[in-house]
Amino acid sequence: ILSDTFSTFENTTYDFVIVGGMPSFLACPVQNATNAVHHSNAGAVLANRLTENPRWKVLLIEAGPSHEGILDTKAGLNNRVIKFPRGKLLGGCSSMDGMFYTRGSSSDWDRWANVTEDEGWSWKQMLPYFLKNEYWTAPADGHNDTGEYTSSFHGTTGLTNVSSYNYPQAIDEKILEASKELGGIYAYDEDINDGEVSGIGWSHSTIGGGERSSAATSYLSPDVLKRNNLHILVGHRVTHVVNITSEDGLPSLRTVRFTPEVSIPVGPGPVHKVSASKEVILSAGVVGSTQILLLSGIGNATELASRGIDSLIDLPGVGKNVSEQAIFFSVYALGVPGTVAASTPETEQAWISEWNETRTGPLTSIGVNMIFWFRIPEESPLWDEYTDPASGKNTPHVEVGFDGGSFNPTPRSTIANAIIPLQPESRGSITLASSSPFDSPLIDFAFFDSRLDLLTVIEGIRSVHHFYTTSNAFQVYNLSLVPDFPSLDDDAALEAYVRNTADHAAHPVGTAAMTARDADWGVVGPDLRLKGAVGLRVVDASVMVRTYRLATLKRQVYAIAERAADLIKVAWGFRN
Ligand SMILES: Cc1cc2nc3c(=O)[nH]c(=O)nc-3n(C[C@H](O)[C@H](O)[C@H](O)COP(=O)(O)OP(=O)(O)OC[C@H]3O[C@@H](n4cnc5c(N)ncnc54)[C@H](O)[C@@H]3O)c2cc1C
Repeated sequence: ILSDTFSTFENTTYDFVIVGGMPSFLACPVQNATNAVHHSNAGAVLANRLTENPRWKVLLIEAGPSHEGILDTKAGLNNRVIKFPRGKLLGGCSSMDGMFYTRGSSSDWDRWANVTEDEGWSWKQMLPYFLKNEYWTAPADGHNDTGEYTSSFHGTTGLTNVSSYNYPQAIDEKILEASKELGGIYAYDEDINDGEVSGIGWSHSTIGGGERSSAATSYLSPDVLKRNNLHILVGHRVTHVVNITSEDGLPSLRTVRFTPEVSIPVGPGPVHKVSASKEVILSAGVVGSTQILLLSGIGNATELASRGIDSLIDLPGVGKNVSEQAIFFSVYALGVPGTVAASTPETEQAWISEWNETRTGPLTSIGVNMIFWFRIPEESPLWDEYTDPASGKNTPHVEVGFDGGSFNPTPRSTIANAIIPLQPESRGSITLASSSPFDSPLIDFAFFDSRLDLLTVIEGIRSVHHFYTTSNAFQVYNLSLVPDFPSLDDDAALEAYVRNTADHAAHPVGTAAMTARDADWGVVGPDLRLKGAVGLRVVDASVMVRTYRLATLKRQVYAIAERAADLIKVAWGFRN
């Protein structure tokens, strides 16, 4: 049952209350920015998996569809204020997720297993959860995808559709030719998701049959929504977890307080409470879960006191340790006009018609067909000054997405390269502006606090430049960096340019870091239970500990939530 009115559910007793889920039911062209679907992975996965037990009743509370964007200041970006979007749902769809599918390297997961002292988080034990989540599908353009993925690393029975590229770009063939010519760090990688991440390979995306495959379409499909034991309350924001009793001397956090989202812009509305007999699970994301914990008095006691909030559990790690990747674009102009097709309003209309009729065409593409991952060489002087932040030799420092611009909304004759430092060392924070749940929190990702992050971007700029300028394949385009781009020999100008133009990559993690049960830092234990309490788990991207983070995030969150569902089922005596 799905409702936006709490009275529908008021008299039900729930085993589990999940916070954060945002189901959305509209199919959207994947390239239409105003019509894209964003979804909370973790909440939807848990809602699905826990209601597989028909005896458990589950309530999912979702704040969508009206989240406000948040403005924050970034000193490392020359004091620019940049917008950090969250799951804002307008008319059922919001412009959010890029649909890139990446899992990260095996050593990232193994390092996480070490830190948490739980082998269950190792690559070997998490790979089955990736496969459980995945349903590999044929690409929308019907091309033969043999050699673009290694089948043994992909699932064929899971819930979320995944495919290789769905529509070709003019530069694809050139990239493959240049990769063959240059080899080395540019060598072809058959599968970017086999745990050994290096070289240039085809991007994988969460698309099937030309449509976005979301948590809504996969984990909250119409069949799942028919389950009598799953109730979904949309349009309500959880503000606090509440301690009503204690157990074994610890606060028992099995009750949440919430209010209709519509009341938020105009002030407090009616306040409701609901309890879970077994557990409350926070899946409200890095910003949402952090805000709820802090408002509830769970965080640094001194800082909370300064906001007038009584401490419930003094857990200084909440909201700290946040790690976000910067994204920077190096852009090249083509010296040969028209070599890469540009879009016009007319061509765009034709693309929309094609997608509406057959779910094929440019709108089935995520815009980046090939990705390049590389490690800064061992002999780089950078390593004289900095410790390598990567978890192992199969873990890259930089990701580059090649965007040929052949079907972007604005006419272009450029190639843009999205450069992301994958292992940022800088650590920021999410703190409360006030004790009011209606105030947006303060977000500081502390970009480029560690200079290594900035220098890593510059390594990316230079490696891309080498690729284009030394390969024969790209000579036909007569490429040059766009006019305002500084000389690659001028380090100071390059640094300033990166600081002035970089943005966030929308992949923050770490505000409720998972550490070993007895560690004296961190927020949740390896079973995702909040330290110092009973009855509450956090299951979303916030539990990922900084450098144990990988590339794009969604798939990791799906896999984490799949394992969390199993841990919860076992803890409460249910096996499929
Ligand atoms: C613009 C953008 C592009 C991205 N592109 C990619 C990509 O291409 N590939 C990829 O893998 N990842 C991508 N990501 C990242 C990925 O989408 C997220 O990291 C991932 O969805 C995190 O999942 P989550 O469950 O932790 O939280 P979220 O997805 O943030 O979900 C949190 C949910 O909780 C709800 N919520 C929040 N607060 C409350 C509250 N107080 N009460 C009730 N409900 C609440 C929100 O409405 C939301 O539905 C992108 C993210 C963004 C923003």
